[in-house]
Amino acid sequence: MSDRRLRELGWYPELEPMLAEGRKRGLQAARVMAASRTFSTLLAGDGRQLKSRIPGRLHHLARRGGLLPVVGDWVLHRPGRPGREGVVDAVLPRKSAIVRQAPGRAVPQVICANVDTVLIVTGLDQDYNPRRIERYLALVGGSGAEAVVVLNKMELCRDLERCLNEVRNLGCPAVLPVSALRGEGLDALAPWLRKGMTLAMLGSSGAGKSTLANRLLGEERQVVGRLSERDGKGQHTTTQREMLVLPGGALLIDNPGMREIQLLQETTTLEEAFPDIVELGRACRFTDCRHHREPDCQVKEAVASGRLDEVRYQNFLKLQQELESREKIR
Ligand SMILES: Nc1nc2c(ncn2[C@@H]2O[C@H](COP(=O)(O)OP(=O)(O)OP(=O)(O)O)[C@@H](O)[C@H]2O)c(=O)[nH]1
Ligand SMILES: [Zn+2]
Repeated sequence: MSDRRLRELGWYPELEPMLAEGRKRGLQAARVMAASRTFSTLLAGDGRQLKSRIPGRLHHLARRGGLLPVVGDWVLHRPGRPGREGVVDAVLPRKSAIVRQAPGRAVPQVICANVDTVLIVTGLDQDYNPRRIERYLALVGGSGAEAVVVLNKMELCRDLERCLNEVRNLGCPAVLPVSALRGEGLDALAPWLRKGMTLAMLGSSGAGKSTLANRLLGEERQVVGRLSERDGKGQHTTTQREMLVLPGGALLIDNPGMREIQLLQETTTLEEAFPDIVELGRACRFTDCRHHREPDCQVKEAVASGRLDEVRYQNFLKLQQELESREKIR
């Protein structure tokens, strides 16, 4: 029988038989708060944080399809003697996994596990982009987690009804308008913030994820992305906690891997972001004109004559450059 405290950390009954077997061998269950290749920071049922080593055996098994711990995983571990680190014995089956399918890599990389809900955070300012929301929904759709679209900065939106309908029509029933800044609309998140439920956030830079996280944490001016915890003695602990326990008992995962997913989900084509410039470019002398230093470029011509905004043109060049450097990484 698992105790209530494990359930409050997101434990689910399907794991019960494995824990029963493990206990016979002196193993305990704990949840992964932060993970590297060699160590995991674990949260135990009694609320203690423990450091646990990943043994070579797990790396060996991983090469044949076994699991290595990621944030949000449940593991069985053998606790160390007082003051000593323990050892992770097994990673328990996942009920959901957020994966990053890196271009050019055959095997998708798991970013975090056992997430119940992914909050897709979008600002209702220039960040608002239904096509990007659609891509996020597709990503979450295959993960086993539920998607909730949070339309942030609602006070900036002139036609909220239209945006709500537009997003609902993408096939997502849960669409919540909020203002993280003003603290409005956040009560509607309550069903997904119950004790023991695990959340993660996706959304482009500036959408308001940190502002929302701080609201949910109920603490002011805390930079969630790089939160460094202090232990009881007022010392900085060495590992970064990537899973935070919210005041109501829900767990919020915030880790660098999610940022990488975001980048991959951002605008991926120039056509999508700058259709006007692509259109102008059809009249350039060279069909492969990059609208930068080429002669007889209609895009530069349009900037010179004031038909195309200079700032917009500069942004185009920036994105073009970024996409090209991304190509090189692949
Ligand atoms: N008007 C308005 N501004 C908001 C709201 N929520 C956040 N902002 C502002 O939007 C800006 C970006 O907010 P962040 O919370 O840092 O956004 P983020 O998604 O965490 O961005 P990254 O850390 O770059 O990923 C800040 O200036 C916030 O004050 C809102 O509800 N309304
Ligand atoms: Zn051109």
